Amino acid sequence: MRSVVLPSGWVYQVFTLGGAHSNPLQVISFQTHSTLSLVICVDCAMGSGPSAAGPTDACAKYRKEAIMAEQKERTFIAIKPDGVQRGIIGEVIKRFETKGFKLVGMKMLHAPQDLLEEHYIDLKERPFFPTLMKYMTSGPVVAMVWEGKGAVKTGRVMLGETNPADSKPGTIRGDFCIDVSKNIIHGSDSVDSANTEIALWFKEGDLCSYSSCAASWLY
Ligand SMILES: Nc1ncnc2c1ncn2[C@@H]1O[C@H](COP(=O)(O)OP(=O)(O)OP(=O)(O)O)[C@@H](O)[C@H]1O
Ligand SMILES: Nc1ncnc2c1ncn2[C@@H]1O[C@H](COP(=O)(O)OP(=O)(O)O)[C@@H](O)[C@H]1O
Repeated sequence: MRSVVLPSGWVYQVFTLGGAHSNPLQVISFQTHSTLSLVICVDCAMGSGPSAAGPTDACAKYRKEAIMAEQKERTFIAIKPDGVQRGIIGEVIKRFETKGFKLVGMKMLHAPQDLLEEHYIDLKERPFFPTLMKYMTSGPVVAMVWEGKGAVKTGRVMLGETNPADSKPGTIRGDFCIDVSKNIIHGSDSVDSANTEIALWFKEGDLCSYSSCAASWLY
């Protein structure tokens, strides 16, 4: 049996996949924080059984499913009231679309106070919280869900820093706003918060699953 030493902060888990797989497949997943980094089939990793002839069919199938799941990562993006009033909706959509992300949900709404309080629950004790609530209820917002590989992390890079003054030109906040209290757009900061925010703002039936003909040109 081969052994590996994991760098600090990494964990591994061994589990068996059944269900859709014709053969139950034991895999080891290596992770750092919540990021799935590598999944390998036990047969292939341990050099036993079918691995002598290369990856098992089940392993190859699992890898394909893992790659497809990676391409389905979703992030929650909201154009705030100032972004709507300043006519930046189209520019934001254009940037996410031309990057290659897929729009799977969108709606315009006057966000209710209780929804915003839940959304910004982590900031409840911050001194600017009342200003933030006043700002976010000052007009309609456009709530969107974008899908694609690395959508959360890349989405944050595309947005820039919380404070537009720290945001580089080329980012949305770097190009279109000046002040932290009017920073035009929100984007989820982790996969976990994206999932929470999407569930808060959208019902499952509001989101569209579809294949994009561009997928094979992107991945
Ligand atoms: N000092 C401040 N004064 C006024 N508004 C602020 C201030 N700091 C933050 N905000 C507002 O609160 C929001 C949430 O702040 P946070 O620190 O969570 O930034 P963020 O994660 O970049 O923002 P968001 O969650 O809206 O994407 C900011 O986007 C901004 O609109
Ligand atoms: N110091 C601040 N003063 C005013 N508003 C702030 C400040 N910090 C954050 N905010 C507002 O709160 C929002 C949420 O903050 P946060 O979640 O920390 O950042 P981000 O929006 O980049 O995810 C920010 O986008 C911004 O609108």
